[in-house]
Order: sequence, then structure tokens, then C-alpha cells
Amino acid sequence: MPLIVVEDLRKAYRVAERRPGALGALAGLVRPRYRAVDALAGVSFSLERGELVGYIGPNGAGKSTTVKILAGILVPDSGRCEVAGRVPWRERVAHVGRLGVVFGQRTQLLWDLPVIDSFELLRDIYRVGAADHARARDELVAMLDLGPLLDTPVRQLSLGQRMRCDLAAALLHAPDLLFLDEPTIGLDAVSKLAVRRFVQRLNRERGVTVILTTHDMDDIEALCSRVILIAGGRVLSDGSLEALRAQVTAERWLIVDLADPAAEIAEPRAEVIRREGARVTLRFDPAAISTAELVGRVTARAPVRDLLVQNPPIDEIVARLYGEGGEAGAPP
Ligand SMILES: Nc1ncnc2c1ncn2[C@@H]1O[C@H](COP(=O)(O)OP(=O)(O)OP(=O)(O)O)[C@@H](O)[C@H]1O
Repeated sequence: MPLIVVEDLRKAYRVAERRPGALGALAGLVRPRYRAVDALAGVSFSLERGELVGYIGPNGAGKSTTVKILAGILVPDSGRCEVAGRVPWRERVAHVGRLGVVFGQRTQLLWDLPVIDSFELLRDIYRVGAADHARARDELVAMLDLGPLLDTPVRQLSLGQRMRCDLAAALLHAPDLLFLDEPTIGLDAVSKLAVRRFVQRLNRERGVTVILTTHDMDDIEALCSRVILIAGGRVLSDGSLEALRAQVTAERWLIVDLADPAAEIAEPRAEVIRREGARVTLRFDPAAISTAELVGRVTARAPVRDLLVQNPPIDEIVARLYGEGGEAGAPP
């Protein structure tokens, strides 16, 4: 049985309409007019226990709305949503007991207090026994290297340090389901790697099911075997990254480092899409010209220092899919 089942989930927000001018603003106060914004227009998917799934989409696509419904914070207008057989917003206490949530843009740690105080408070909130709490805390402190940070007030932590502490805070009650919303936003490369490695370990070694919402495609490539892509409140695609790529294009890129930056390597069956100094990027359809033939033609035309063939970056693929999804939040 799937851990999460979402079927035809719909949610519209009521938004007050602004009328132009001072009189309009006054009329808006006296007799406000509302319009509905369809945040979710029929979202369906299911997740098995132990999956690590990327939930991606452009701004306003409906990601946070979905996650808030799954977390029991919001109630949908219609549709089915069950997590481990429970309806999140009806059985909130039991539900949050097995759920961890991290919002990269916010912290659940107390700003002015040392990290350890927040950890203690969370023990009380989740009513975890002292021995279980100490075991979970010590393990997380070791895994995330938090030892030197525990007595530091949260406001003095760097963003990367704070994110590591927030991850621990979300996991102290040993949930088996974790929602991560932009966990690497604003982090430097080293901190991003640390967060990714930790999430991977959590999923692989402990079987924690993870839903990862992010705009960072490197997070997705590093972590997710499955990606659900939404736009305008609808699921546009659900599958592996390879399937996502194949859905959009079969094209490949040839990156050429020329010996002479001014050399011309025009080729009718490949398009130059970028030129930066001696580096030229060509895109081509392998059905129209094979990689071997293209490489042969390019190297015959100009001396070359280096060559690299790759798939278009996943950002590019996703941007094209977002484009196909139309404007985010547009009515169906
Ligand atoms: N509280 C709210 N009141 C009114 N409209 C809202 C509210 N929250 C979200 N919306 C609207 O619902 C739509 C979906 O928003 P949501 O926050 O779920 O998108 P998202 O995919 O998480 O976006 P982002 O990547 O920008 O965080 C958007 O059009 C947004 O403006």
C-alpha cells in the first residue's frame, strides 16, 4: 500500500481584488470583491515508503500548497489525501508525530537561545521520552557535526550551520517522512553538499521517505530518482529524470574548445547556441547527425583542444517544460 495517496486534489484561494485609484481602494474596503486563484487544479500522485521524490515547478505552481495539505496545515477544497492511511488535517496530532518538515527560508529554532534549548523544547512538544530523545539527538549531532554549535545562539549561526541544526530539529522525534522545502537555498557549495549527503544517508540507511521541493536542479540530480513536476496546479510529468529529458528532447550538446578562438566551425545540422572565448557549444539531434560524424566534421574544420558531449543541462529541460505548462497559476 502506498505511503501517500493524493487524488484529484483541488484548492483555490480567495484573493481580494484591487481596484485602481483612491476611490477604488476605498470601495475595496467598504465592499471588497474577491476572485479565486486555483492553486491546485486536480493533482494526483502516490508515493511508496522509502522513496525520495523531487517535487518541482515554477513559482506559484502549487508546490507549497500541496506540501501544506500533506502536512495537515491546509484543508483542500476537494480530492483525496492520505498519509499512512490518515487524513492529515483530521488527525493532525498523530500525523505530525511521524512527520518532519524543514522550510529553508524559515527556522523552527528559537532565535535568541542556544541550539540545544530548542532541541529540548522540541522534546517536550513531541513528548519524546528522555532516553529516546538523547539517543536521537546524539546520533544527529554526530551525523551533522553539530557538537560545536549546540551552545551557540541561533542568530549567531551561519546559514549552513543553521540549516544543519534545522534538519536535526525536524528529525529529533524520529519521523519516517520528511518534507524538505528549499533546504539548500542560499547555501555555499560545501554546505549544499553536506545537506545533500545527509538527506541521502537518511533515505538510504534509515528508509526515511522524503519529498524535496526545490528550484535547485543540482539537488534534484544528486538526490532524486523520481521527479514530479507541476505547473499551474497540475502535474505535468512524473517519472525519472531520464524520462523527463526524453519527454522534452533527444538533443545533445557538443562542447568544443578551439585552439583558435576565432575559428569558424559552422555545421548545417548543428546549431551554435553559445560562444564564450574559445569554447563553442553546439546543439544537435542525434537522429539527424551522429555524434561521431559531427565530431569528425568539426575537427576537420578547425584545430580543437578538447571536446565534450553531454545532455542538455536539466535546468534547460525543466525550463522548457515549465514553458509548456503555460503561466503558473493560470486558470485551467
Ligand atoms: N495564502 C494565499 N492566499 C492567496 N493566494 C495564495 C496563497 N498562497 C498561495 N497562493 C497562490 O496560489 C498559487 C500557488 O502557490 P504556492 O505557494 O503553492 O506555489 P509554489 O509552487 O510553492 O511557489 P514558489 O515556488 O514561488 O514557492 C499561486 O498563484 C499563489 O499566488
